[in-house]
Amino acid sequence: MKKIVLTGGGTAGHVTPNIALIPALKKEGYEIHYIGTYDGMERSMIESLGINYIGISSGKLRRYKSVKNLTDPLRVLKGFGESLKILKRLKPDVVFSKGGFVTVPVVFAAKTCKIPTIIHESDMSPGLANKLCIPKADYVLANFPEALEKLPKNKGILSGTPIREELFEGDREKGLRFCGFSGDKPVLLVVGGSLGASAVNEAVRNILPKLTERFDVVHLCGKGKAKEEYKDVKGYVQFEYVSEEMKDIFKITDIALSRAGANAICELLALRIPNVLIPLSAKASRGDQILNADSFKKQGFSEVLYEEDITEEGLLDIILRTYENRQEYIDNMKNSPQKDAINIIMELIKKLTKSD
Ligand SMILES: CC(=O)N[C@H]1[C@@H](OP(=O)(O)OP(=O)(O)OC[C@H]2O[C@@H](n3ccc(=O)[nH]c3=O)[C@H](O)[C@@H]2O)O[C@H](CO)[C@@H](O)[C@@H]1O
Repeated sequence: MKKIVLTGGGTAGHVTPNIALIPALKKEGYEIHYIGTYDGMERSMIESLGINYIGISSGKLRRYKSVKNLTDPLRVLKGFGESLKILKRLKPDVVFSKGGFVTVPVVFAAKTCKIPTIIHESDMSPGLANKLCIPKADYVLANFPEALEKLPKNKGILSGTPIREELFEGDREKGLRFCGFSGDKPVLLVVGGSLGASAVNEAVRNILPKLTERFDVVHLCGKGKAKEEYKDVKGYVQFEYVSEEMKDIFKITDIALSRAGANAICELLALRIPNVLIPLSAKASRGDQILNADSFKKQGFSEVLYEEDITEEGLLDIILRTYENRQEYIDNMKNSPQKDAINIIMELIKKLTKSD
């Protein structure tokens, strides 16, 4: 039987593209296994789909100083040993890696076992985990043309990003019911990335009375970031993280205020939702969200507000302006050429599959 191992984790952005591939893999008759960390957020996301999940030990790859930098290499080594054992037992035809630090031992073990490996990079430049994995991979898929330029010529393929099909099948009534909204006001979705974003959360909560005059506001605020004092604010609802309800929330969204994670913005584009992006600052990252956001603004899909420039009036103004001009953004998004990522990736997976 055809077999594939998927891997990726740490944040939802390293898991949802894998999830997007699962229906197509099932349709083609693949037996699917997933390797993630023992206790990362990928575990429940994958187990809830009934996919065989195997946890391994993993260490974070940090660019900054921490005492854990001394113990984490040992965990990565342990993860490598565990991955070797798992791959030797499962003997998959292909390993597909979506990035995140857990994937490093898996991809290295796949190379040792001579199992063909594909990795996918969502951002403009490869993350640290993917950087380490590129020499071991057979193919590297890119979401952005800009990333392709930085990849070895014989390995890089422009695929775009796989988006979960279910996101296109949201139900308005269910979305309104879930949020407790009447449907009379336009809906503003605030989403701070899969882990939440304190800067975005605070800025929005500071102008809530003004926002709720115009919009019903649904706020995906990140784990541990819901605040009791906002529980009863009329026209405002907060969720720390939503899973299957995401599609219904997108369905009722008239405008989004979002971090500029690669998957989030590709979903907004595919669903043609006008948006204002607040990219994660270069101080807290390698700056890819800024590049993502600038590129989307240049193409007329988004407005951008940099974290350092947030003021109460400025934030309200850019949200209102973008909402007033929403049709312009929707038209630009409709005219954007989009890659059929799921099919491109499936063709490559099938090419690398030997057994049947
Ligand atoms: C802090 C950080 O390192 N961020 C990175 C991370 O972002 P992050 O993990 O936030 O990823 P994205 O914004 O790309 O994707 C978030 C995903 O989670 C889903 N979602 C979100 C909230 C929720 O309640 N429910 C839900 O299902 C979204 O629909 C989307 O599919 O990976 C991205 C892709 O490599 C990068 O571009 C980001 O820079």
